[in-house]
This record gives sequence, C-alpha cells and structure tokens, in this order.
Amino acid sequence: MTLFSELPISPVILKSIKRMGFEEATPIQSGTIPLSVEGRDIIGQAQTGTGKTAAFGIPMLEKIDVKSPNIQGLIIAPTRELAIQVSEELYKIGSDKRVRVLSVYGGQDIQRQIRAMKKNPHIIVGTPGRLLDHINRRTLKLENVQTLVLDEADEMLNMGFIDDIESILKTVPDTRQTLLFSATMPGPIRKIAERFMSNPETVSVKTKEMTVENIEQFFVKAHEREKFDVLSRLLNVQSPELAIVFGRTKRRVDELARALEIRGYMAEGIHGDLTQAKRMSVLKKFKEGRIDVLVATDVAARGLDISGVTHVYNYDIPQDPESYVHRIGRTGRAGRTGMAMTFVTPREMNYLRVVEQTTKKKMTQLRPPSSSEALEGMQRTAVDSLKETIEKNNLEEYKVLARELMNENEALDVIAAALKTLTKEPDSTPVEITPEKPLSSKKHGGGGSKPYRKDDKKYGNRGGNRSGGGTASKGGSKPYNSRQRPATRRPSSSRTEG
Ligand SMILES: Nc1ncnc2c1ncn2[C@@H]1O[C@H](COP(=O)(O)OP(=O)(O)OP(=O)(O)O)[C@@H](O)[C@H]1O
Ligand SMILES: [Mg+2]
Repeated sequence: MTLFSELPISPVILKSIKRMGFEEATPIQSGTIPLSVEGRDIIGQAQTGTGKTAAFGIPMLEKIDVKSPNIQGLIIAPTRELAIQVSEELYKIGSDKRVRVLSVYGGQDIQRQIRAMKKNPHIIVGTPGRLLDHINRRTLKLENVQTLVLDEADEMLNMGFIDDIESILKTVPDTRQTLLFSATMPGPIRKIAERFMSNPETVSVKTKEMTVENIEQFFVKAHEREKFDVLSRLLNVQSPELAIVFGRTKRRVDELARALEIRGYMAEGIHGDLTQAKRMSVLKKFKEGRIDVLVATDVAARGLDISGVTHVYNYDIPQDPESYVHRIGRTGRAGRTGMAMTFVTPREMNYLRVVEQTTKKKMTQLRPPSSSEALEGMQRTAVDSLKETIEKNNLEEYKVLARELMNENEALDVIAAALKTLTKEPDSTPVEITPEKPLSSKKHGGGGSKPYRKDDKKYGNRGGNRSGGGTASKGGSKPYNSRQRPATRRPSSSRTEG
C-alpha cells in the first residue's frame, strides 16, 4: 500500500486530496502517478471504481501553471454526465491550487459555455461532439494543451467516436502527453490507441478477474415474457438501497420505468432522447434517493460514480462483455460491496458464457423468487422500517394512541396490523412491455474480435453482434433464505454535486 504522501505530489494538491478523505492510493494511482508526473504516455487499465479519475487527474493538475491563462489540460469523456462528474472531481483535487476546470457538453447553452471559456479555464472536460463544435467556432483554443486524457478510452476509440476524436486531436500539439484510461481495453482498440501516443507505457492492474471481487454476480434464466415479474420480485426480495436496471433500447427503458412506477416503485428512466435538463434532474433525484430505481441504457454504464448503488440488474443481457463489465461496475465501487443480476433468455445462454470467458468469472444461477418469497421480502422490509422507527425513539406523541389500541386489542394483533399496513404487498397490476428479440445466436464472432461499431454513438445503443460460442451449462441455484443485500449501508452524505 502506498500513501499519497509517498507519491510525487505537491503539498497544495495533497491538502485537497486529504480533505477528500483519501489517504492510501489505489494500485492504479500508485502505478501511474509517478510515470505520469515524469511525462510518459500511459495506457492505464484497472477495474471499475478503483480511482482512475484521480490517477489521471492528479498528475494533470500537478502540471498546471495557474498563472497562465491558457488551456493546458483536455479530458474527453463519452457522455455528458461523465464529463460533469470528472470535472467536479478534478475541481476538488485542484481546489487548493485554484485550478480552473470547465466542462462543456451537448444539450447545454453554447453561449453560456463560450462566456465561461472567457474566464480562462486551465482544464476543459468535454464530450467529443460539443468539443468539435467549439473548435469549429474557434471558441476553444487547444494549442497550449500539454496533457490529453481519454477517459473510457476504448469507448472513445470505438468506431462511432474515432472520427471526432481524430479531428479534435489534430488541434492539440503533437508534443502533448497522452493518457488513456479504462476498465476494459480490447486488443484491437489498444492497437488504435497506440497510433495516438508516443512510446506508451501500459499499466494494467492485474487481477484474476476483470470485475471487482466485491460484486456478487448472478444470472437469472427467464423467458422474455417472464422478465418483468421476475424483476419486481427480485426488487421485493433484495430490497436495494439504490438500484440501476439496464435495458437494451430507449423504448425498453421508457416502458420499464413506467411499468415499475405502475407497480409502486420509485423509478425513472434515463437515456439519450431525453433533454439534458431531464437527464440531470433524474440523476440528481437518484443520487438524493428520491427515486431508488434508475432505469437506463448504456448512457449510464460508463464511469458514473454514484455512492449507494447496491444492485445492478441487466434486464437485457448486454451485447458485449465490455458493456457488462462497465454496467455492473456501477456498484461495488471504492471497496464497497454490490450485487449484479443478469437476465438471460434460454436462447441467449451462449452470450452469458462469452461474458464469463471475458471476465474470467462465473456467475451463480439465481432461481427467480416465488410470489410468496416476494411477499416475505416486503414483510421483512416492513419489520426493518418499524425497528428503525423504534430506534429513532421519538414516539412520545404516539404513545397515548398506542395505549388506547392496546387496551382494546391484543398487542400481537396491533403489531401485526401495523406490519400489514406497512407492507407494500406485491402488486401484479398488468403492465405492457414490448418483447425484444433475443440476441441472435447464429453468428459467433468470438468476443471482441470483430470491429467495433456503434449505431448510436452518443447513447451507447450498440448495433452489431459480437457473440462467441459456448454452450449452456447448469449452475447451482441459490435459495432465498435471507434478504439479499450487500453488507454496506449507504453513507449519510451521498455525492450530489449536480
Ligand atoms: N485513493 C482513494 N481512496 C479512497 N477513495 C478513492 C480513492 N481514489 C478514488 N476514490 C473514490 O473512489 C470512487 C471511484 O473512483 P473513480 O470514479 O475514479 O473510479 P474509476 O476507476 O474511474 O471507475 P470506472 O471504471 O467505473 O470509471 C470515487 O468516489 C472516488 O472519489
Ligand atoms: Mg472512471
């Protein structure tokens, strides 16, 4: 273990890092910061939630000359929400040094961004489309950039983004330092990456598995028509603090969010067809716990760091293993624990095996809960909430009424009635979910060997089919004897940076 104080970091940055509560550097941080401070080009690969943002952010901030009015650092991120999040983290790390960080992304008033640009930011964090827009309008001058970062590098160098990235890179000096980070880096993409770098050093935090070990991984076999009831029951049994449900398409996400709402869950959807204001307000509600189920396309799969996400449900199995890794990586971050459940139709079992081969981790089969198990789950939730209320111990105003009830009834009946009232009984209101075709099982591309293609580059709804072979095998079934919840509680202050 390396302490931040043992790394080549100046006191003014150390001060901010300490205030953020970081003491020990994670392996990707101790592995890349010294090299990066020396100016090396780096490809950094480490599991989700292990602090890659600070790994590239700290050395970038170190090099900033705050007296200069020039943009010296550029970070490109695949989604707007991620650009905002990364700029917030860098702002925090650079706050004592007084580094100015600006995020620019689509869906936000460009004139406002142009005005902000006039305040001479030192670092720009942006999405490719909007960065190009500024470059074309000549409102963004990158000729003094010394450090360039592609966060989620494999995604950024994916076919859908590469032209934009190339155009942006043309405006950045060749002498710059280039840093690429991601949890996944398939071979073909790494090759593309090397074209943009000079003599890059690869730092990859080697672990047995590609996913973090504190995420328990399950798969649930279900026919398309059964999936929604299975999801409702799992939510009842597992009682997530915060959950993300990933769907394959925007329509899917809309329908799922609506259906969950109908069944009484506090759920909302997020995808690329929503206005930016809506996307941000949904995410804010989720971070604040005002909704506890976020239904999302892959727009939320990469990089987003939301504390308190205990469960991830892949309502539709992702089409490629990398997407799986990033999706489930929204839980189990910074050492916390989490659970991931992937729904798979019988015809999609080979996709599951490809995912397992890539991640080098077997998923445990989870039997769909029965309706009585779902009810039991909700009853236990009611008991927990009663206990919590007792612990808080501000019941004085209710005790007179309680005594009245106890005089007229048996204590047992009173408590049972309270529990029944508190229990949200499983709801089977019919809902409409348009069936999706299973992923094709005919073509076997062998995970990651086909070219990367994206139909909808902004929102990550991938086209193409990159399945590989493999046959279905039986996994053990896990019984529901207790509520399945990871051992952590949500910290009282959640990340709500807007
Ligand atoms: N050294 C550290 N000690 C404690 N917490 C840290 C440390 N470094 C980063 N963190 C926190 O860990 C969380 C995850 O970090 P970050 O988002 O950078 O992960 P990541 O590796 O980029 O994940 P992903 O692959 O999903 O993008 C953040 O909340 C961050 O503030
Ligand atoms: Mg990240």
